[in-house]
Amino acid sequence: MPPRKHTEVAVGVLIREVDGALLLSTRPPGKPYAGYWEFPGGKLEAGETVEQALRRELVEEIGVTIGPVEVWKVTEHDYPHALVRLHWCKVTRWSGDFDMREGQQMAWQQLPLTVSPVLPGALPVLQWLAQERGLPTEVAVLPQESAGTD
Ligand SMILES: Nc1nc2c([nH]c(=O)n2[C@H]2C[C@H](O)[C@@H](COP(=O)(O)OP(=O)(O)OP(=O)(O)O)O2)c(=O)[nH]1
Repeated sequence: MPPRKHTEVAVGVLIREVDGALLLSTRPPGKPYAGYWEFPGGKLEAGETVEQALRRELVEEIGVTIGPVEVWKVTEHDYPHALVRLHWCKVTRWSGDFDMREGQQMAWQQLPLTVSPVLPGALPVLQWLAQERGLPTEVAVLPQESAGTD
C-alpha cells in the first residue's frame, strides 16, 4: 500500500486576554467525530497558507476575523478517516462577534477542561498549554467518555 497522504489542517487556539480562557467548540453533525470538542479550524484549500486557511475557516465557522498569526506547533494524528497534519496557531486578537455558523456549541475553558469528549488530535496541544501554565500535563483534560465517531 502506498503511504497515506497528509491532510493539512490549520487550527486556532483562541486565548481570551482577560483570563487566558481557551475557545473550544463542538464538531458539527455530519463530520467525523461529530459532537467532539475541538479548537476551531479546518483543512487548507489548494494554494492556501496556514494563516490564510485559518483566517477563512474562522470567518466561515465562528464569525471572527483574526489578525496575523504564526504557527506555534505542528502535530500529526492518524485517524481512520484521514492522516492529518495539524498546524497550531495561537490567536490573541480578533474582531467581530462570535457566531457559531455551523450550529456548533462553544465554550470558553480553563485547564483542566470541563467539556468532553475532546478530539484525540487536540490532546498534545492541551498538554503543552498545561505545561506553559505550570499545571501537571495529566490535568489538561478530564477522563474522556466515548461519544462514537460517526
Ligand atoms: N478544527 C480542528 N480539527 C482537528 C483538531 N484536532 C484534530 O485532530 N483535528 C482534525 C479532525 C479532522 O480530521 C481535521 C479537520 O478537518 P475538518 O473536517 O474539521 O475540516 P473542514 O472544516 O475543512 O471540513 P470540510 O470542509 O471537509 O467539511 O483535523 C482540532 O482541535 N480542531
